[in-house]
Amino acid sequence: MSCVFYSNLSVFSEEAPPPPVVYSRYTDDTIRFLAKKLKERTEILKEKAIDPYATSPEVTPPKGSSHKSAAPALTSSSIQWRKKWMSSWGPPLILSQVSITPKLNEFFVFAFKYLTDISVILSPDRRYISWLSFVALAYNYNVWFCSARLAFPYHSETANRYWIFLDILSDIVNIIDIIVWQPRLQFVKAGDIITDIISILPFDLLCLYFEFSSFYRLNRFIRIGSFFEFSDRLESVMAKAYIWRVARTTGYLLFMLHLNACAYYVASVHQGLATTTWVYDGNGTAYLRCYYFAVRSLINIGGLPEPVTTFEISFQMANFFIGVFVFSSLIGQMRDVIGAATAAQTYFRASMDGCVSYMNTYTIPKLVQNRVRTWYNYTWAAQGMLDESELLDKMPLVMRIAIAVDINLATFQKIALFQGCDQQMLVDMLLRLKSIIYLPGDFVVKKGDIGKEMYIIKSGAVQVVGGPDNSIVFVTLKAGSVFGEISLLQSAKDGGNRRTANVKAHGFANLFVLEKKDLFDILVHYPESEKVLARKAVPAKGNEEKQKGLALFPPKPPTPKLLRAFANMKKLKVNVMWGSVFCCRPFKSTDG
Ligand SMILES: Nc1nc2c(ncn2[C@@H]2O[C@@H]3COP(=O)(O)O[C@H]3[C@H]2O)c(=O)[nH]1
Repeated sequence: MSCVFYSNLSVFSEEAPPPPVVYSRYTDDTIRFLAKKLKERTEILKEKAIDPYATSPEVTPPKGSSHKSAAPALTSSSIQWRKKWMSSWGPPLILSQVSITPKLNEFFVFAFKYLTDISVILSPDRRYISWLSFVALAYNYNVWFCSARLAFPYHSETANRYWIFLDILSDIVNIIDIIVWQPRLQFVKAGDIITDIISILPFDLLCLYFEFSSFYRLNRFIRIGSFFEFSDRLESVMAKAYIWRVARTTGYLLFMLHLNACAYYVASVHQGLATTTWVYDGNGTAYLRCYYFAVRSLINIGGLPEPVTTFEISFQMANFFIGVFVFSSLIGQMRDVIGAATAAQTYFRASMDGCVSYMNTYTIPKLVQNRVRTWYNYTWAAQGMLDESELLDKMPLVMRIAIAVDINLATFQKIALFQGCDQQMLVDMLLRLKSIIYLPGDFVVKKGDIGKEMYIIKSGAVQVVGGPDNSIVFVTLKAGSVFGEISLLQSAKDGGNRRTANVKAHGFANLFVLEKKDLFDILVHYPESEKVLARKAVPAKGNEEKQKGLALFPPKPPTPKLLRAFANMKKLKVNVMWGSVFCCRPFKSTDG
């Protein structure tokens, strides 16, 4: 069939356009579509001829001198290639076999592309999870109802019609899943689909020769993997995954009870209904009564009728053992799930309690104690954890980058000094930042201290203060501003590495801290960005020697006259009020 395609379509290249008279619009459109795809494919082949590995990752490049061909690697490019192949050849090959209207054609092309899109199952895609919910439903239908139908007398002339309908429905879901989704899943997991195929073999057809029974459907239970697949994927997309975990564990508990109810009914029938006080007496709704027995028996509630025969005693003993082991482990699992959901809060409480008891042991003044408590409470309320870095540390670098970029890159890009710098340098910086919270009035840096880190304000504000009792506010810096860089970049020789002013938190201030060592480590790798930063810095004339360490920072705009007058009045030798915190130069102030 495909040969016919090649030979027929070769005439419709760009050099030989189709005749101007169109006899059938649909045929014309279809042929044009195929010609376009052929052209695209030729392009791919051409590319492949030039660079076989770049264009067709299905062929793994040889490692070293070895020329062995390896198994297809699942790289993003291989997925791309596969998708391309599918979209180029899949629909035409299928559509060539059948005659359909253009609308249907479009639908099939869309459906084919959608159904063969591997990316749907690679990512935590909600469409796939929605589909899996049907598969999980079908699976649950089979395990719950097949077992119930096997134990209880639920088959009758009238009921069987409904059972057959539901059975077929669940089978259709499974078949679609196995034909459409599983191959892609197996491709990704490099597995096989034998077990899945066994699970849908229609042993039910034996009912045509034997009695109608759900026994022939027991192979459907094999599809338990699809239920777990659904469960895992759902868990991965839920914001509060523990809700699903609790529901799932509860489901396991209920299912164990269900199985026990079925077993109890079978045991009762085996003994003879109402023959002893222990067996089910045949009154009321059989399932409900047996389930009630199972609950009391497995959860060891007690008050059960005493088993009489050896069979009953053995059965009841097995029930108690199962109850002890299975239920204790399931209940333990439930406790773990709830414990995990509140682990962060427990950790926070334990940490705060430990700190408070430590402060009490050393009779720390109440004022300090209160500040520590406030810090704990605010940090918990602001970020839901005490140390963000603890969480991120466990992640692979690529994930940390993704998170850091998402949260902070936009803020960084707005900082005047970094504009025009290598984006990668900013990302490197983001990765080394540590988040810290200061309480209102806390001193972030003290004048005269050695500067070992610089700060970027994430949220809140800080004030550069001086004068008697630090009562003069020189400038208030808000989110996105940077401070503490002067002493960081000055040389230690002439004491330039000392803080030039006091900076205190104005309200709660959430800051990023970048250590001196980290900053210089980063700049070593980005000479171009260093140059960009250096270009921004125009050292004040005749002050070059002094400026050595601060080559990165541009000069400060002149202090407004009014302020200068104010400073002189106060006999303060300060350079105040920068236009922006980075538009500054170092100075030795004597304020305060
Ligand atoms: N000395 C001084 N520092 C300021 C001023 N405005 C902001 N700052 C910041 O306050 C910081 C105090 O510590 P650093 O000397 O390391 O760096 C200083 C600057 O980043 C100002 O007007 N004068």
